[in-house]
Amino acid sequence: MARITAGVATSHVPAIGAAMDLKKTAEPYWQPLFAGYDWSRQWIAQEKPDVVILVYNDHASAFDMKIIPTFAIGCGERYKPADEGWGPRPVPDVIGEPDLAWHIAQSLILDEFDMTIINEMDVDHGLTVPLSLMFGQPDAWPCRVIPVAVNVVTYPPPSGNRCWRLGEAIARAVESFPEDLNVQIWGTGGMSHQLQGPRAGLINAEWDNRFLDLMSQSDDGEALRAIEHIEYLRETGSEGIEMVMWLIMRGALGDKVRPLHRHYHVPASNTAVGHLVLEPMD
Ligand SMILES: O=C(O)c1ccc(O)c(O)c1
Repeated sequence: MARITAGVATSHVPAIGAAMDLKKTAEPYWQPLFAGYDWSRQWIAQEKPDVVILVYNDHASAFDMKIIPTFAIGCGERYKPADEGWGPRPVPDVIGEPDLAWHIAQSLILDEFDMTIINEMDVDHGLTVPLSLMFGQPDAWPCRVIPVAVNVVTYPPPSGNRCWRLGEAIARAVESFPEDLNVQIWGTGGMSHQLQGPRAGLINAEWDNRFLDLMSQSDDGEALRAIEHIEYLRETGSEGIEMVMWLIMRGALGDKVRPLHRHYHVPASNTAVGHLVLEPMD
């Protein structure tokens, strides 16, 4: 039986990928940010997940104003790094897991989550930067990846409660897959940041840390699920809404979690970086 063994949350700032690709990680600006991932890299080298369900948002690379899926799942064999304007990142292709992905798609749709099924797409920094943070710079990514793309770019994004419930449904889908697979689920994006307008550069460390506290708590997530879009926008900036994607990961872990690692660092480009590693306890 496949099982979800851990959840990871991490920001996915594009400049982090550039810092790694351009070998700047030891520079004083970047060193403290990357130091917070040392523990996680050692941990994941021991955990060796077979598959990561990677919840992220596309930034007008695979989708644009012509097509805006609220929730999409990648069922393809392979995904190439997207060209976001400076050429594709020099990272390995991402290898998919079609059998499990199609099983999850079927289970979710029958469970009344209307997923868009993607067989071909390129993946941008939203997906590749978390892989780089967790695995460094290998010749090939050491696990297969099922991309789950969420619209948090164009209003209206899904509610936090809907995201939590999608996470629960993903957990049910994984548990009903007969193959013995070690599956992790990652929620990416955030934390507080705003990239444009008069409030560009906004960071709210107090709010972010309360969110990290709530994410690490064992309960039914009521406080997290009740956070409305307007609160994310007001307190964490226009791009802080990406944090609803963390709730998909947290919902998939069940009520009881053991926090294994936590990191918070400001700034990375315009963004407050948050990172959690959680283990389900049920
Ligand atoms: O801080 C930044 O520069 C930045 C830019 C683009 C993003 O998608 C993001 O999450 C952060």
